[in-house]
Amino acid sequence: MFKVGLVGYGKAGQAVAQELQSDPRLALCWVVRHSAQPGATVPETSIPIVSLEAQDWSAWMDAHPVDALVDFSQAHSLHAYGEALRQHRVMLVSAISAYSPQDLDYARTLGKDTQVMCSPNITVGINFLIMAARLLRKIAPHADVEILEQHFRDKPEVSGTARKIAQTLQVQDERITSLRLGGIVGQHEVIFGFPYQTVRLVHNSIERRAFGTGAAFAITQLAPCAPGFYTFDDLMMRLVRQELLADDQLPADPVATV
Ligand SMILES: NC(=O)C1=CN([C@@H]2O[C@H](COP(=O)(O)OP(=O)(O)OC[C@H]3O[C@@H](n4cnc5c(N)ncnc54)[C@H](OP(=O)(O)O)[C@@H]3O)[C@@H](O)[C@H]2O)C=CC1
Ligand SMILES: O=C(O)C1=N[C@H](C(=O)O)C[C@H](O)C1
Repeated sequence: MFKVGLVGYGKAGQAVAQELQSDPRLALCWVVRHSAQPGATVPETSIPIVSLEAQDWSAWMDAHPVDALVDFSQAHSLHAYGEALRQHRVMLVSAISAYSPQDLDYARTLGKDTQVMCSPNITVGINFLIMAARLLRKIAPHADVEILEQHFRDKPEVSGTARKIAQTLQVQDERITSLRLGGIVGQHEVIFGFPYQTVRLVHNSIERRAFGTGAAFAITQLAPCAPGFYTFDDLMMRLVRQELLADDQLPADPVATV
């Protein structure tokens, strides 16, 4: 069983905490947020919710050891806990969707000492969509491509997932359209336009608990990896390769073996 610490207890963090608690492979041990009341716990549990200054992280991890840290807070938190994570060789699963290039460079240095995974979208579904879109782009490089992302009214920035899709498909960020409406959790659509047909790949995060199942997937996939910096695609590709290898071992003509 993996012991997990969670950073961030906002819209996403609260749903992720529920999912981590209900996964039998994981034990959620504590939560860190920006402002915590003394003695606060996750509802109906004794899991503490605390607030830590950068200098407190190492002592906290000594006293409350975990195998993995899951981050759903803000980009700057990485710099508060980074060195403690490195010293304690704790795996990092970070879902922060708006890291700067400098933040990502720092996350890569942490990968020298432990397993680090950063992904602007932590759901298995969207990462499957990105793999499929990449394949179609390769097969049909001249198709028009548009990316549509829809999120809740208050999401401030353009979706990191949409920017990653644009980068992966080598299209300009101008091809991204963002809609901000009510309480939409997160929907991404990649549209390929051909002369006589249209292909639409759509992923919809219906509940924020999807981010929790994605975080649990990432922890279990990251655990057997060597120290290094990984993306969610890297973890997915490991699985896809295993699946393809398994297919290769099937008889070429199953009928002949019956
Ligand atoms: N990769 C993915 O699939 C997803 C990524 N995200 C990303 O996760 C992040 C959080 O999203 P969301 O939950 O909507 O945001 P919220 O604003 O609702 O929550 C942010 C949380 O971070 C906490 N926080 C802020 N600063 C610190 C700090 N220095 N140390 C510890 N905790 C801190 C806040 O604490 P307090 O409550 O005390 O203010 C709050 O609990 C965003 O970057 C978002 O884009 C979200 C969903 C999916
Ligand atoms: O802020 C969010 O909530 C989300 N952010 C993501 C992003 O910016 O790509 C991913 C997800 O859809 C939710």
